[in-house]
Amino acid sequence: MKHKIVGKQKNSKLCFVCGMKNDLGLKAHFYATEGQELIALFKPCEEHQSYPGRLHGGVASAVLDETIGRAILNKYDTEVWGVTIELNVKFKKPIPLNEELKVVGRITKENNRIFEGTGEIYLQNGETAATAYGKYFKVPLERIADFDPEENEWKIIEKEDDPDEIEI
Ligand SMILES: CCCCC/C=C\C/C=C\C/C=C\C/C=C\CCCC(=O)SCCNC(=O)CCNC(=O)[C@H](O)C(C)(C)COP(=O)(O)OP(=O)(O)OC[C@H]1O[C@@H](n2cnc3c(N)ncnc32)[C@H](O)[C@@H]1OP(=O)(O)O
Repeated sequence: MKHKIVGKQKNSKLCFVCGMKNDLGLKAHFYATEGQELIALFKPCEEHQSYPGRLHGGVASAVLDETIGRAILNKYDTEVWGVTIELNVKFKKPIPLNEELKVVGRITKENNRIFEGTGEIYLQNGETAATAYGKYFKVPLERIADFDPEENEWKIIEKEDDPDEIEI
């Protein structure tokens, strides 16, 4: 299925998943789809392994967590932020290193203080390697941390190969 991309989300400086200056991190890029889903693209490397050649389950969980947690940002013009209060992950296939992976997340339920969502990691052959359910508590940004957007380099990073559509 082809997903039309309608926008790109911001990256940060040091977040493990989206920090562009975190040399040990995943440097994932996040694309909003026409269908109000969010797709993360990332390529894990040797430092992200558990058993040799296999992505660590905790790292897979981290990217699923952030993709679901960021999907809420697609829904509103003003930024709504959440902290994870529950994450359930099912690991269905070994996830290889050194190849681009696609992660899809979406919001499935929301009230004034909690939102919930689901997500999946897809292998290059289209197989679903992991699935997740996450629950998040809405917290104003100033209660999460003392964020300075400039210091945290919270901005859209445009790449030459940013896709117009993503096939999964
Ligand atoms: C502009 C600059 C931006 C720079 C950005 C830089 C980096 C960007 C990075 C990411 C990009 C954006 C988005 C990513 C989104 C997600 C990705 C990952 C997010 C995380 O990686 S985030 C770390 C892990 N996460 C935590 O660090 C949470 C720790 N936690 C707490 O901070 C507190 O727990 C809190 C605040 C949740 C509540 O605390 P509180 O003091 O406000 O309220 P209280 O304790 O009274 O709880 C109120 C009611 O929630 C119920 N409740 C509490 N915990 C529950 C649980 N686990 N399950 C079920 N119910 C729960 C209570 O039972 C009570 O329910 P009731 O009212 O019915 O009694």
